[in-house]
Amino acid sequence: MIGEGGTLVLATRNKGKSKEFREAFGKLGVTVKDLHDFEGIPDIEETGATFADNAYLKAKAVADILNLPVLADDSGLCVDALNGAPGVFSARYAGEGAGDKANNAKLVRELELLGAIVPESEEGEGPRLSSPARFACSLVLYDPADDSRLGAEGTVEGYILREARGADGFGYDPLFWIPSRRLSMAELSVEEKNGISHRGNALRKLLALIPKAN
Ligand SMILES: O=c1[nH]c(=O)c2ncn([C@@H]3O[C@H](COP(=O)(O)OP(=O)(O)OP(=O)(O)O)[C@@H](O)[C@H]3O)c2[nH]1
Ligand SMILES: [Mg+2]
Repeated sequence: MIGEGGTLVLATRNKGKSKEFREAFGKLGVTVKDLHDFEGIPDIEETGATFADNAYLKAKAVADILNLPVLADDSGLCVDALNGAPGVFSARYAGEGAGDKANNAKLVRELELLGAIVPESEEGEGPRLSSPARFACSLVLYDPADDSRLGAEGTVEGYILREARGADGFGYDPLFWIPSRRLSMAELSVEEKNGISHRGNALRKLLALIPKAN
């Protein structure tokens, strides 16, 4: 299902996601294109109630326009103290078109208002944490040639930091603490992030489902 010439189209305009997929697919000799490589593709409205619904919406809409197999990623952050928010609204938590900075500021503010605090005794000495959380990712690879789709999901568990750490990654990465690494997601290289992330976990599952060429 991966396009001819070892090229795969990713239905995203998020450069952070593309960078991570390029690192992962580069190792497999697959070149990744995203929506910045094509003209005239409209924004796809993400009206689904779940990550899986939205990933399918994006993959199918773009695949039908390009007449090529397309991979889409819908992902987000689910915070326990916020009953799973921002979830599918992660990209627009602080409002439509809000950037990472505004979204992160809102997350810290909301948790502060709630007084959400993980006691130090629970987490040991380290940075100040506010709530358990997880990143979730749904991937859908849709092929318009036979209307077929493959899907996979991945998560990674962690805690929301009360202060940002690290400069790599994107989105909420500087606020996401990984207890097993004792680092924030933004303190990992792209390769290290792919090794443990929701996206990396979903991609490994998806690749296992793709029939080999021979
Ligand atoms: O710190 C983060 N590290 C990650 O690894 C990550 N993955 C997702 N997210 C957040 O969830 C939204 C996805 O929303 P989303 O799937 O609709 O993507 P998007 O709108 O950014 O791009 P597109 O793929 O739809 O074009 C993103 O914008 C981010 O806020 C992440 N944050
Ligand atoms: Mg989106």
